[in-house]
Amino acid sequence: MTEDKEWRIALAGNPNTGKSTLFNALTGLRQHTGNWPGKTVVHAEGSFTYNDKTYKIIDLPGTYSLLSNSADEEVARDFIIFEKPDVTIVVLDATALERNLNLALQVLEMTDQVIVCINLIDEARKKGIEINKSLLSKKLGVPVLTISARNGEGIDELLKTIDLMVNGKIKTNPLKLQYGPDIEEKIAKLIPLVTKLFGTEYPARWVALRLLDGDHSLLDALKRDYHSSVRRMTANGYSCSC
Ligand SMILES: Nc1nc2c(ncn2[C@@H]2O[C@H](COP(=O)(O)OP(=O)(O)OP(=O)(O)O)[C@@H](O)[C@H]2O)c(=O)[nH]1
Ligand SMILES: [Mg+2]
Repeated sequence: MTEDKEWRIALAGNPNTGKSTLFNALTGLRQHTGNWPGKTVVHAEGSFTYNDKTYKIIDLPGTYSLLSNSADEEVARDFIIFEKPDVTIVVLDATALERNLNLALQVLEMTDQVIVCINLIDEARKKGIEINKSLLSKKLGVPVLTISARNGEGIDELLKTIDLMVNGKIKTNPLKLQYGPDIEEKIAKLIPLVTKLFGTEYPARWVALRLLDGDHSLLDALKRDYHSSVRRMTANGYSCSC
C-alpha cells in the first residue's frame, strides 16, 4: 500500500550538470534539456513512486552559488531554506568536480539531508578520471554516489539511498567549513541570537554567516517568511509576543 505522505526531493547543482536529465530519468517526464547553461530558469516539479512512497521532485535552476547573486540563486536558496525539502540531491559534474564542490559545500551548510550525486561518470571514465566515493563521503559527511543520468547508471542505488534517508536510516554529519578564529568568534556570538529569534526554523550557523556577509536579500526573505509563519501560527490560535 502506498503511504499518504508525499516526500519532497530537490535537485540542486551548477548549470549543465544533468539535473533535468536526472529529473527525467526519475519521473519519466520530458523536461526539456539543452546543452547550454541557464536552461531551467524557474523550478520544475514532477513526481514518482518508489518502494510504496510517493516523491515530489523539484528541479531547481542551475547555479554556481547560493549567495543571492541572481534571481536563480535566490530561487534555489529560498527553496532549500524555506520549503525544507526532505532530501536535497546535489548534482555534480564528474569531469569538473573541484569547481562543482563549491556549491555542494554551500548546500551542506544549509541542510543535513543531502545526497551528493556525481553525474556524467561515463564522461569521467573516458577521460581517465577516477573518483574515490568512500573517501569523499567520509570527508563531506553525507552519501556520495556516482551516476550517469543519461544512461540510467546508478539510478537504482540513488533511489535506495533516498528511501533510506527519508526513513531516517542514514545519519549524516555534513562538513561545515571553518572560517578562521575572527569569523568563528562572530558566528559563535550570532548563533544564540539567531536561535532566540527563529528557534530551529532556519540553520542558525548558515544564517549567521549570511548576516556577517551583509546579505540583504536573505534578510528580506527571512522577514517575509518569518511574518507569514507568525501569521499562520496566530491564525491557528497560537499567541505571539513579537
Ligand atoms: N554523457 C553524459 N551526458 C549527460 C549526462 N547527463 C546529462 N548529460 C547531458 O548534459 C547536458 C546538460 O544536461 P541538463 O540535464 O540539461 O543539465 P541541467 O543541469 O538541467 O542544466 P541547467 O538547467 O542549465 O542547469 C545535456 O546535453 C545532457 O544530455 C550523463 O550522465 N552523461
Ligand atoms: Mg535543467
